Amino acid sequence: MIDLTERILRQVIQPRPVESHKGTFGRVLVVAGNEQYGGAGIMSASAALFAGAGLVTLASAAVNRTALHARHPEIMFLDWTETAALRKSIQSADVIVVGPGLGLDPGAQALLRMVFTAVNAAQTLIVDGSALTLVAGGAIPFPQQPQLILTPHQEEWHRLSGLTIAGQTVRANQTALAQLPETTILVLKQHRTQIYADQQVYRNTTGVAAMATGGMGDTLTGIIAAFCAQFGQNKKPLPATLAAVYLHGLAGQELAVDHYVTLPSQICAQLPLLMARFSRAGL
Ligand SMILES: NC(=O)C1=CN([C@@H]2O[C@H](COP(=O)(O)OP(=O)(O)OC[C@H]3O[C@@H](n4cnc5c(N)ncnc54)[C@H](O)[C@@H]3O)[C@@H](O)[C@H]2O)[C@@H](O)CC1
Ligand SMILES: Nc1ncnc2c1ncn2[C@@H]1O[C@H](COP(=O)(O)OP(=O)(O)O)[C@@H](O)[C@H]1O
Ligand SMILES: [Mg+2]
Repeated sequence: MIDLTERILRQVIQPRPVESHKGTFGRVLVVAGNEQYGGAGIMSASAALFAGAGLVTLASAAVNRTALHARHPEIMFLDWTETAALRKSIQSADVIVVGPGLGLDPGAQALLRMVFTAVNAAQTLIVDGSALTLVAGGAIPFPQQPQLILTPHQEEWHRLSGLTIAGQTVRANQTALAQLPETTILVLKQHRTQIYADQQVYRNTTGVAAMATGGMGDTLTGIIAAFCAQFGQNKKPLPATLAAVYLHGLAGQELAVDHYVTLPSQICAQLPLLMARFSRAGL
């Protein structure tokens, strides 16, 4: 087990090239947030925006449009029932997040099937929340995607792998992961989140109980997405994922010095400050 340190942030977060534009920093599409869980989609997309993705689109239930734009007009919105437009948006994305607040109803199942069918091999696909629970149900398999990142918490991993939380040992997790597409990255969220990839296991060393608030994992998906979009070039999503997990926890623990609880939106606001700090660290 390799403990993550600040070094991963210095390695991954680069000063922005002067000759650049929004296209340089990647397109993220978040497919998330039904009528009940609209906040999940908004939190995931906001996190992608604050973590530096060049262009962010949220595909969500139509009812979430005004809430998103009242909060972040920078984020584009797509009604996810507009299938042709959604398919086009999937095709033009570099990174796709699917699952936060998707729900489990037949509409969510159809949407997930559609996303899994429409993604192409060059894209990074991050699967979280309800999408993981739907896959665990058995009817919708993961696509054979070279860059597939799963972000279950322990109960979602229980559903997916069949391993009880007490049974989620490193060896058992590796055996279960071997049943999934070969290059899958598993971000197994908990107090000290573990990341499984390339036969290796990493342990996050940041994050505190002040972060135990609904939406905190939805927020992590957006940070991972933005980091893969900006810093995951050459089809290498692992360092970007490790840095995103570390930064998410670091933002929470720094806020927790004088906040009893840290809200996902407060974490988002910290991200540009922390990224500036670590992009300069190597200069
Ligand atoms: N504001 C929103 O719109 C929110 C929407 N959410 C969405 O709601 C859907 C259901 O997700 P939930 O996770 O709430 O429900 P789940 O039923 O999938 O899992 C929650 C259960 O897992 C248990 N658990 C065990 N170990 C855990 C661990 N290490 N971390 C977290 N939980 C652990 C919890 O006690 C809880 O009973 C997802 O699609 C999710 O993205 C949640 O993110 C909450 C906030
Ligand atoms: N006690 C804790 N210590 C460290 N990190 C925590 C703690 N509680 C929650 N987190 C982090 O918050 C996130 C919670 O994810 P998740 O349960 O999927 O939230 P949600 O689905 O509500 O958005 C994970 O990244 C987890 O590591
Ligand atoms: Mg979650």
